[in-house]
Amino acid sequence: MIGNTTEKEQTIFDHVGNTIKTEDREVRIVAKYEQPLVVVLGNVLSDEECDELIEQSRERMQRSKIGEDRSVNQIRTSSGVFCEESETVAKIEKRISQIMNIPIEHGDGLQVLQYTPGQEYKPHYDYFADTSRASGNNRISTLVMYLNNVEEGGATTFPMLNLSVFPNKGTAVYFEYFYSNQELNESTLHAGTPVVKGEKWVATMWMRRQTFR
Ligand SMILES: O=C(O)CCC(=O)C(=O)O
Ligand SMILES: [Fe+2]
Repeated sequence: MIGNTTEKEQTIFDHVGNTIKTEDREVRIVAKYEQPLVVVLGNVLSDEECDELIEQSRERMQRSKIGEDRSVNQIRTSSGVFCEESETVAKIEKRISQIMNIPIEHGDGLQVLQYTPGQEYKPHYDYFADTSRASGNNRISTLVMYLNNVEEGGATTFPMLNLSVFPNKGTAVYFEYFYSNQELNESTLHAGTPVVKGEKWVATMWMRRQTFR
């Protein structure tokens, strides 16, 4: 366990056992790292939903911009786009809200990222630094959903936990960083490692402490 505390901190994610019964789908809990909480989930999206998210996003893709100044940055070399509202997106967002146990109004919106060979997302935190304006309503949890099977590379890694999650179509990795122990929040450092062969597509939902939209 990371951190000095022996007592386990409260988590946002409150599901027990091996399944999450959402309104329209039974999501599988495949693996858990307890503190900080990292959960690998199966059966989050259907193949059709994955394909639709990719197709909707492909055309609108542009070189991704990160950070508050929206500048092109070498930390993330993938391309990204926020999904436009649609029946499918609304259905998926409702499911995500039930998995993450946070109202969808706290979400940044569903962002789709595309990585081609050589592209990556270097180690980073999903929350903003205390000094940034965005930290006023900071992020507290993340769900990264894998929209395709990657031929080689592209794992999501947590370097401080020595943990790797491999992309599998329709599965996801969840983690949260709303701990009072800042050391635990910092141990959610993660990366999208370079794609070696094939493409990698993910859809990410970040949740905020308060209503965001
Ligand atoms: O692509 C990945 O595996 C990680 C994506 C990620 O860290 C993010 O979207 O915040
Ligand atoms: Fe991230």
